[in-house]
Amino acid sequence: KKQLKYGAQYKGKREDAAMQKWRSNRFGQFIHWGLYAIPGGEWKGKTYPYAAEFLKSSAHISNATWDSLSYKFNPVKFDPKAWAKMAKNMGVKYMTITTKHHEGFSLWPSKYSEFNVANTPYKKDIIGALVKAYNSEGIDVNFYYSVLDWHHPDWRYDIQSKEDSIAFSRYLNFAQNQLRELAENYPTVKGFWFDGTWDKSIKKNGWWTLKIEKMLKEIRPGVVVNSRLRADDFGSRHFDSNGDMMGDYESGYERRLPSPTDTQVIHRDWEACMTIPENQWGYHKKWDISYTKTPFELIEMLAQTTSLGGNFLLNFGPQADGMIRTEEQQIAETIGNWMKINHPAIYNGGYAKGWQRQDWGYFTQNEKDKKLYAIVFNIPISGILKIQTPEGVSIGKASLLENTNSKITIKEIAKRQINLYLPKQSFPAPFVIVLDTANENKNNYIDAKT
Ligand SMILES: C[C@@H]1N[C@@H](c2nc3ccccc3[nH]2)[C@H](O)[C@@H]1O
Repeated sequence: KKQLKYGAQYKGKREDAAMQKWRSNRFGQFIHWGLYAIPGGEWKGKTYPYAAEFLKSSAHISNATWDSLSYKFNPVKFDPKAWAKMAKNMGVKYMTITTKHHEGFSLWPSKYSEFNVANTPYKKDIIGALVKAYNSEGIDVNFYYSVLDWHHPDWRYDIQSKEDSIAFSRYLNFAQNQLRELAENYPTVKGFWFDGTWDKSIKKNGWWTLKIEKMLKEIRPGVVVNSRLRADDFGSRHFDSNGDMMGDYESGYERRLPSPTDTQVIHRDWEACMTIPENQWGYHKKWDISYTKTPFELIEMLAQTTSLGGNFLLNFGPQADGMIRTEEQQIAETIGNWMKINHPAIYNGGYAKGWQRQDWGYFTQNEKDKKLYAIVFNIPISGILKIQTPEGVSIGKASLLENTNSKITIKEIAKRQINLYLPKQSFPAPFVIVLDTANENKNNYIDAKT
């Protein structure tokens, strides 16, 4: 074990109320909104297939030209209440908003940078309006903050000279000031989601990342900080040089999930963030320039994430005029209709210890009602769901969540092996079965000798 000054500050999961709330939320809405929404992946008549929030680099646009987009930022149709209503109906319990993405443009009237929403035709504080609207819908708000900053003259990718270190320490102070401002001015903020911390300049300044984590937790006790902020004494990120996770949850699952059998992740809090297109976080004018995931695919990701004790953060990229594109509205509505019936399998849901993952879907254990839920995506031709029960546990009753009078037949076929006979009906969408379990140590079975 190395002696670390800037490594993990604690081991195991935080069990305070704020973290338990963060964990129980399970389903969140990511929002990527900034100047990149104006060109929307197109520049001088050319469409770029890469992530729309990266257009500045894919189209080799100068800082001056890109920054002048701020004079065009005027989302006249922006209605934060409508966004919050849509999110509420979709069933998210939290939202994470880009306060400043790599482009360096701040969506709040920051005292520390002119390059912000106050100096645009729109003028108003977008972060403040979103926090108010989402909180009034009972949705927690977290702030995404990119440490990487293409606009700020003192940003450095690496520290290779005295000038670099002098400039970069100015940058680190600037970022610290902005983060303090966000934590102080928006007191209901529940978490900080750091991005853009992979460059050598940050890896060589792990001390700063711990300082930021401590500062935010001092200003806002209970606030939740992602592992992606953190680098230790030796530049190790997310996990310190002793292998201990830094920050409050592991945030390495970006556009990918752990495999359904990767039970390593259940030992810590973690979150997967996901785009609906293959790789577009900001608004791209051509929605179908890449594959866009269907609601059922997204619901399965939410179920798989919950079954492994993680949170699922689904991304939306609002248009420059402030409207959410219709394709995203429709997906939000479909997911919301599913959540209205099936949310008991998700909210407060987590890993169902000892319940073998099956091909037909996912188990989640609700830590509030202690019930076991089976979320079914693949119905076997036999119509029989095979279940392997943990030692000493049997299934008393099974019923469809959407119709608890629908008693489902179950039959024990061998030691710890159950057949669950699905009712003869169509299942047009993924569905949930509630399983009442009971402890039982009857054992009528003899193992084979081989
Ligand atoms: C959460 C996601 N992380 C950002 C990002 N920055 C990258 C730099 C290099 C390669 C991939 C990246 N994704 C994306 O723009 C989005 O904000």
